[in-house]
Amino acid sequence: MMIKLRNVTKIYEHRELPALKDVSLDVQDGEYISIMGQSGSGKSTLLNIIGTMDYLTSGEYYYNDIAVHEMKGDKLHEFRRKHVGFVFQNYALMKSYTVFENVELPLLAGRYSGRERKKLVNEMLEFTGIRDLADKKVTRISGGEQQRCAIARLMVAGGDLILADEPTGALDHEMGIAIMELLEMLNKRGKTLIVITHDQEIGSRADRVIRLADGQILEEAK
Ligand SMILES: Nc1ncnc2c1ncn2[C@@H]1O[C@H](COP(=O)(O)OP(=O)(O)OP(=O)(O)O)[C@@H](O)[C@H]1O
Repeated sequence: MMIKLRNVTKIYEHRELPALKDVSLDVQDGEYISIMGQSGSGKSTLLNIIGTMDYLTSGEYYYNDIAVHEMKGDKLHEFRRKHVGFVFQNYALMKSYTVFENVELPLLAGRYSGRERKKLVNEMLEFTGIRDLADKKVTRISGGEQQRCAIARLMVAGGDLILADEPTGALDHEMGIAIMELLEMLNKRGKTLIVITHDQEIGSRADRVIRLADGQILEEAK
């Protein structure tokens, strides 16, 4: 089992009601899951805890049997760097950088030569279909292209888990489907994919749909 959450509760400071209440969830290696539910139901909180962007208040979180809920500081940072790739609605790219420079970023910390970096980045730009935009500033390309750039960047970083929070939220329907197809290709290649969406059609593309209501898993479909 890749992800194992047991009785996870999250209570934000100065909040009375928990954002997540006693949530238990198993995710297998290579699964494709969508998380749906009304605004405020706890979707982002759940994703952020899985991605270790946030701490749980109580409960347990195991990742390949490693107790993530016991990790802190550098270890947590290392865990996130090694395993997790995030995709956000607003792309979260470096605005003053080119497409190439954005995708190259995760490699700068490693021991790659300039030539190796160039090869890897170009491969990913090819895969995501934006090779010809390599030298453009990301502010000069469309939303769909920016999301492709963000996906190329997470591929370069090389984690085994992709967490996407409304990745199509700022895109028109057609562009959104194209982005989902790209993420699904990565899932087919073995990466575990968890996607938050408000869009029923997009949500139902996943192998499993998890519905949240008031911080609890209401039902699982498929
Ligand atoms: N940093 C925070 N501090 C305090 N309360 C928070 C924080 N983040 C989220 N919350 C609260 O926790 C609850 C769950 O929020 P969360 O963002 O996880 O919901 P969501 O389902 O992702 O909503 P949306 O669809 O609007 O993004 C909400 O009541 C929200 O106001």
